[in-house]
Amino acid sequence: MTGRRPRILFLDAYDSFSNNITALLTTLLDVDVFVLPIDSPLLPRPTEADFGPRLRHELSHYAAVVCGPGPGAPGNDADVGLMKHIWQLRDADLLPVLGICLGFQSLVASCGGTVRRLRRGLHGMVREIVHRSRTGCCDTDDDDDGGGDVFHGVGRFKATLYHSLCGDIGQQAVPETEWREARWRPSPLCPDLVPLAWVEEDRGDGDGDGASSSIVERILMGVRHRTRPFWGLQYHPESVCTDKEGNRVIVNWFREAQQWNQARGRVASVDGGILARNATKPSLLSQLPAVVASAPGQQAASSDQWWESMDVGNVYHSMTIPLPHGVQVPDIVEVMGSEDSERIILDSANAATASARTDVRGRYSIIATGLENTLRIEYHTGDDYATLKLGSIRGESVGLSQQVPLAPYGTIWGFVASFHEARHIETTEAAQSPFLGGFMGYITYEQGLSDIGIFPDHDRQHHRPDVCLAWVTKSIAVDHVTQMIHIQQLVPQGLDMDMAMWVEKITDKLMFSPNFQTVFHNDSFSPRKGTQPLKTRRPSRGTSTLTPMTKEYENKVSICQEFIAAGDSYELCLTDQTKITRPMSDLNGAERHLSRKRRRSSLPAPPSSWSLFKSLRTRQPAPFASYIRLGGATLVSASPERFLQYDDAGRCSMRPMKGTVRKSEEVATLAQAEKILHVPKEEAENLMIVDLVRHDLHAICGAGNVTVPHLLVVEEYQSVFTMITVVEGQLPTPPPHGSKYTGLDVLAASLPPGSMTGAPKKRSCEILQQLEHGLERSLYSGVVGYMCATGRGDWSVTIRSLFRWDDEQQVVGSGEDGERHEVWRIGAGGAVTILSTPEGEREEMFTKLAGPLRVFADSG
Ligand SMILES: C=C(O[C@@H]1C=C(C(=O)O)C=C[C@H]1O)C(=O)O
Ligand SMILES: NC(=O)CC[C@H](N)C(=O)O
Repeated sequence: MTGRRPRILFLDAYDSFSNNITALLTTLLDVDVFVLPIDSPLLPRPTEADFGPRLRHELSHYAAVVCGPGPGAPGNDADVGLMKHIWQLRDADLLPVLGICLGFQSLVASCGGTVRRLRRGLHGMVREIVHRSRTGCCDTDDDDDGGGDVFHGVGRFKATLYHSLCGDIGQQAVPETEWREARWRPSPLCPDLVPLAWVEEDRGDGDGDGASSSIVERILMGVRHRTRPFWGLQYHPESVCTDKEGNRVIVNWFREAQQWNQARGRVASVDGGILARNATKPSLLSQLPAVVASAPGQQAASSDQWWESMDVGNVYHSMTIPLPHGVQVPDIVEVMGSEDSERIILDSANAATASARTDVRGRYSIIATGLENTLRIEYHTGDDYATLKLGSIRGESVGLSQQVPLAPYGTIWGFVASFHEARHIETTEAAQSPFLGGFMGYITYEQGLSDIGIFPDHDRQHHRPDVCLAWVTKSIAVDHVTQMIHIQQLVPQGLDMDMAMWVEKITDKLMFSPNFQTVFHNDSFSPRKGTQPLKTRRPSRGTSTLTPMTKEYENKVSICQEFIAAGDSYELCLTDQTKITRPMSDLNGAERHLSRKRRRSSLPAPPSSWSLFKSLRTRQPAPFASYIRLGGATLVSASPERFLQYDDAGRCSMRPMKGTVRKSEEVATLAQAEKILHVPKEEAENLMIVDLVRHDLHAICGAGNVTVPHLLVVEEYQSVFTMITVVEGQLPTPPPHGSKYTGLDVLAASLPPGSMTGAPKKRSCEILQQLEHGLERSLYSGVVGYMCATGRGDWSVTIRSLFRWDDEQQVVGSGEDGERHEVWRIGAGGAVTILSTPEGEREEMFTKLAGPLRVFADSG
């Protein structure tokens, strides 16, 4: 086996930090890491006769095994799966193993220790790891066994903890006077485990049992087995906040592991296939069969699908005009066409008010209208087909719709990636906009759930799109920094310029519109009415609002904390919905006629969704505001949170946001907010999501390609201060003949947004689904954004927003007087940790709800 890098098998217990560990092992140890889920269906079930031989055969290929962290407890077989069988290997089949967190606890449990709840869980908490080589105490007589001290020569370091449970080997019963010596000796309860490291947590606040005197909880942080090549660490060596000095423990461990193998003449087998997969995911494009993945244009020739050749081989055409002072994004939209049309406006609504301190406060706004005429992909989660739709071709209404089977593409994401790749264009020097044309649209939370293997347990009772992406070829990009408007179109190469007439037409339309005229010809232009602060009025008549029940929400916070204390989650982003019903506002055709008749006798039409948007963007100018009418949905959003941005060089950036404080007289300045937010509770909340996002990015970008350039920075928004972190990744460059990765790979691998789920993602989402009674979050907690044909993309998390589905209506009143009402929903919530208080979380949820809710009270 000379020349080949050693292999390590990582047993994945569905943690949201697993990929950070595999990346750490890969970069530190010069090894290849392979991943096998603890419940891999590729192995027989443990009760089946060939389970043992097949597991041993798999293990024979590796130099060592790492049993990873995860939700749940070692006592629950389903939570640890294969790990349990590793500790039970016969001597002849042994190989070196490192258990981390849950894996560590599983080792302790297998050696006779108990695993109990901590007095209070420590999640995202950074603590000094007290280990033997720092105390100079090496007086034990246990150096004669098969293990070694992995802390040897390691200096002081702090590490991040993510655990609710702890390994108990009887440490709490040791009298204080004996502790200094005894802490490094195996305990009578667990004679095979040599303790190597501790955290001594001062519980002097009496938490956990109401005691008032100072109590120090002794938390076991590292062990080695006396006779078997097993080691374990309770802390998380891979966390961004674990000091680099801690890396030496991992290096020591692998050196010990290899020495153990050498001493026993154990050589990892090179023959036979292995069941585990690579630590990084293959690219979406690499998984497509050749016929699907063929070069743009080729597939069109061999197929009669009408959409396959559409918008393929386009070139970019644009005109640029100055953005007149005082003209706002809605003004531009209003010049472009009727309110009825389907449209997406990604609005850097805070551009005018952005503070200099932050780096992404909306530079660009992107506008696309008339989307009923463009090519579109719609997908309802769980279907085995996507629907391709087209309203019209060159102004001729065609109303095409076709179901495309997804089997050749694997998943909807494979299809979206291949569709995009066929329409890829190179960035041009002339293009000064981040988006030249390409996908714009939304993805629901439920699509994200299905991407991580969580499916609804009931009939969804609708067939709305969960992925709705318009292929936009005509758009406007506003650059708020250069104060320029780019009117842009993707047109078929070599075609007569008639096709590009849209650009000229819209440019003229804008230049000669009254708004622009005033501005172009009158220097003393001042912002018009719409930009003045709005006075709050009572909601228009006929509007009813159902907000979450205070007590019920507080109870749910407590239930979340119970799940956390039991080890099932480290943080849960609990949310609830407010439902607003009011007479129909945005109507078309027959609906409008009917409703007008009815309204003549009753109420004036309430403000349209467009008015709601204008009101919200004025009240809460946010960098990722949006207005969307597409695929039966209407979304009005003032999101402050970027989910994922990527450029055409494969640089990806995510900005998880966690830790929010409302502006008030007491908290009015950034300095005051920093004081409140730079506390362990808030920092831990953010850190957990940062490590989770690193894991999501590592899945695609791979070891060594993920960094955290800004950690825990407090930013100022209109009504709140929030802490953000920037996590960056670089997409791998493909091998000479391999398929490339694109931003879509990262998008598909990272939904639903970790800041809306908590960690570990999968178990947390399952718990939340239960607590939120299976109510769909829908657009809320999903994402909205674009992916340009050049490969750049920008997606925000859908929060601080209201949405409505055309098919969700309620009849109010009965008989002749019955009136159809539209239903708006506002989701709001926050991250619950073990340090949360029910009242605090309830207050946070209502704070986030207040902004979007207020627009219903604004004038129309
Ligand atoms: C859940 C919401 O927001 C999320 C939770 C945050 C928090 O807990 O501090 C901050 C931003 C969002 O990621 C919401 O706005 O409804
Ligand atoms: N990170 C982990 O592996 C946590 C292990 C276990 N679920 C606990 O909470 O203690």
